[in-house]
Amino acid sequence: MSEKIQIEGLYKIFGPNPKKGLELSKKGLSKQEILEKTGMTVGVQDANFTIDEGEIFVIMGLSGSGKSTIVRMFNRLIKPTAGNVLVDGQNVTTMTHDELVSFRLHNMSMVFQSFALLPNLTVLENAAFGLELAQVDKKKRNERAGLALAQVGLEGWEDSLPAQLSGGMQQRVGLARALAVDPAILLMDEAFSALDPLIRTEMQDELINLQEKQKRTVVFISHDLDEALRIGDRIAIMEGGRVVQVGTPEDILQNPADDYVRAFFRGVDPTNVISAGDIVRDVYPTIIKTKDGSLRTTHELLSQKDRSYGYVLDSQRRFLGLVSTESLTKAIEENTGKASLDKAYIKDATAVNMDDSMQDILPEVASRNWPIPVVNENNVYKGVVSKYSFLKTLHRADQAVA
Ligand SMILES: Nc1ncnc2c1ncn2[C@@H]1O[C@H](COP(=O)(O)OP(=O)(O)OP(=O)(O)O)[C@@H](O)[C@H]1O
Repeated sequence: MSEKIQIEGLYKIFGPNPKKGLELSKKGLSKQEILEKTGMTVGVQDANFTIDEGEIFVIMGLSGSGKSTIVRMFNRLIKPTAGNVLVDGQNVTTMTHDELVSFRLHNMSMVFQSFALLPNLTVLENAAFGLELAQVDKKKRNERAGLALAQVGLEGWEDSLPAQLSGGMQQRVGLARALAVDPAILLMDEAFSALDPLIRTEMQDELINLQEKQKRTVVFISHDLDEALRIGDRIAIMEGGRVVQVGTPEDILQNPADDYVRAFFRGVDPTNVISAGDIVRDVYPTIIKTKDGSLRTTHELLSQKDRSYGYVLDSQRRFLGLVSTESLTKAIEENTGKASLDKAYIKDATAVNMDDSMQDILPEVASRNWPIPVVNENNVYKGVVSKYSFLKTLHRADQAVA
C-alpha cells in the first residue's frame, strides 16, 4: 500500500506568540502547562504519522483534543506553526496561494457536520457547487453532480430544495457534493454526528459501500468509538493535541498505549472487533489432494508433526476438508492396500472467513474438536483458529482494557 498523506512534526499553536508556545511544546510541556505559562493554546503538537492510499483513517479523541485542527492543516484551512503535510509527496505547507487553490479543488473535498447546503439552490445545484468553483461548464457539472447524487441514493431529488429533505438526505447531498469533484481524498469532520442513530448507521454503510467501489483515501473525524470501529481501517487517538496511538482497531484494543486510550476502549466487546484473520495461525499440516494421494503418507505426516489434524487443499490451496489421525487409521484398516485420501477426509467441515469476527466464529470454535480452518474470499486456506488461541486472545484483550 502506498502512502498518501505524510504528517511530519506537525504543530499548531494558537495565540499571539506561537513561537514561544512551540519552544515549550518541544521541551515536552503539556498543553495545560503551556496555557498556564504563556496563555497560548496548543491545537496540535508533534504529530507524525502516515495515511495510506485507499484506507479509511479515523481520528478520534475527546472534545478539544485537536482533531479538527489537525485535519484542517491537511488542506491548509489552518496554517501549521511548524512541520509538514505531504500529499503524494507534495508539500502542502509550502504551496503558493494559486497552487493551494488548485490543490484543494482537485485533491481534497471536505464534508462537514453541519451539511452546509445553500438553501436557495436545488439539490442538483448544491451537489454541483464544488464543480462550479472549479469552473467546470454547466452541462458537465450537472452530469457529474447527477451521477454523484445517484451514488448516494438521491436519484429523483435533483430539483428539490434542501429544506424539503430529511437530515439524512441533506447529509447525502453534502457527501454527493464532495464526491462530484472526484477527489482522491475525502476529509469528513464529524460528518454523521448530527444524524439520528439509524440514519447514521445507514450513512456509515453507504460510505463503506462507496469505499469498496472507489477506494478513496478517507480521513474521518469522530468522537464516537462505535463509529470508529465500524468504519476505520486504522484509528489515530488524540489527547491534548498529541497523537497518542495509531493502529488498527484490533492492535489498539489488544495493546492500548496508555490509560487514556484504555478508557476509550473500556466496554468494547473484543469479540466484535477482532477477526479470524487477526488470530489465524498456519501451524497445521496441509495436504494437497492428488488423484492417488495415499493415506499412509498423510498419516505419517500427521505423526511426524505431532498433530491430530491435517487440512486437505486442492492444487490452488482452496480448502476441501480435513483429516484426523483417527479417520485415517479407520480408513487404512477398512481399505487395506488401495486406500485413498478421498475415503478419509471430512468434506463438510466448515471453514470461516478471514473477516468474520470472533463473535461470528465462536459457535464453530466451541462446537468442534478440531481447530477451525480459515479461508479468504476465494476459499483459499490461510490457517486455523484453535480454541486455545481464541481464548488466549480474549483473555489478553480483556486484560488490556481492564
Ligand atoms: N481558532 C482558534 N483559536 C484559538 N484556539 C483554538 C482555535 N481553534 C481551536 N482552538 C483550540 O485548539 C484545541 C483543539 O481544538 P479542535 O477544535 O481541533 O479540537 P477537536 O478535537 O476537534 O474538538 P471537538 O471534538 O470539540 O470539535 C482546543 O483547545 C481549542 O480550544
